This record gives sequence, C-alpha cells and structure tokens, in this order.
Amino acid sequence: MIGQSPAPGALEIPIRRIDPDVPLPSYAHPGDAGADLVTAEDVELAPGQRATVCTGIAIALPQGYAAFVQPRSGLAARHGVTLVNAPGTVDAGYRGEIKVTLLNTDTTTAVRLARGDRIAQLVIQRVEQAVFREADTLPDSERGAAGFGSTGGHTQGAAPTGR
Ligand SMILES: O=c1ccn([C@H]2C[C@H](O)[C@@H](COP(=O)(O)OP(=O)(O)OP(=O)(O)O)O2)c(=O)[nH]1
Repeated sequence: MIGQSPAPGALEIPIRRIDPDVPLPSYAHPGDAGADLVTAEDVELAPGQRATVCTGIAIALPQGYAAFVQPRSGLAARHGVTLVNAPGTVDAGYRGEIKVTLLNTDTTTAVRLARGDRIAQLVIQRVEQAVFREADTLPDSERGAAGFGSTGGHTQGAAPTGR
C-alpha cells in the first residue's frame, strides 16, 4: 500500500512542489526508512550512460538533519540502475530541487524510465557536525590502522598488506 498516514510524532518537513503534478515522496510501508522519489521527466539511459534527472520537489530540512538519496534495490537488481554518487547528500540548508544522478550499469541493455516512475528513495537522518581538533597522536584502538581487507578478503582475494 502506498501513501500511509504519518506515524505519530513523525518529523514534519516543509516541501515545495516545483512540478505541481509530481506526487510527494511516500513510504511504501509503515516503518520503511526510505520515501520513494519519482522522476519528473522521461529518460532513456543507454548501457553505461548516466543522467541527472529532476524529482520536481524541494524540501527544507531542520538543522541537524540531512537527507540521503539512495538507490532502489529493485531497479538495481532488475535493470542495473544505480546512483553515481550514492548516497547523494541533501544538506539542511539546500532549498533547490532534489535531483538524482542515475547510472545504467548494464553493459548491453538500455533502460527507459517514464515521468512518475520511482527512481530512488530519500532517507532522512540526524547528523552531527564535528569540530576537527588536530592531534599529534590518536587514542589506541583494537583495530589500529588495519583496514582495506585486513580481516581477510573473499575466497579469491588475498588481503593487501597494510602500511
Ligand atoms: O544526489 C544529490 C546530491 C545532492 N543534491 C543537492 C543537495 C545538496 O545539498 C546539494 C549539494 O550536494 P553536494 O554537497 O553533494 O555537492 P557538491 O558537488 O559538493 O556541491 P556544492 O559545492 O554545491 O556543495 O546538491 C541533490 O539534489 N541530489
């Protein structure tokens, strides 16, 4: 079911329809993290092609929040469509139209998306703004500087040596 009534205590976000005919972002199920975004334009992506498309909406997030534009798993698994910059970050101060940079990763098949198709999902989260305080040494930790596969790779990949 699409277009649930809001959960009690849900965060209210002012939204402006730049394109008056596009639906507002909506959660497909109660408890979903992502509200679906649609494309406001028809687009065809050749194999390997990307395109930045309009969603027809602009929002005003409260300070201390950000919205993350995430790919949809169905589009990814069925058609190889993802987002170049996943997740796209919408800053609290941004008042412009939310846009989505789609990428067709399929090497042989073009993908056609029609105005109104759901192309991505918007996840709204609280975020911290840090103060970066320079230090000569960092506190010890169990991991230390080990990373980039230091705990073992997949079956065919050897872990790279750390520096
Ligand atoms: O997928 C995205 C990513 C970003 N934006 C908008 C909202 C965001 O607040 C703004 C700037 O995004 P970002 O900081 O990622 O872009 P930048 O390349 O660093 O540009 P800028 O110099 O404007 O910060 O663009 C979108 O509409 N969709």
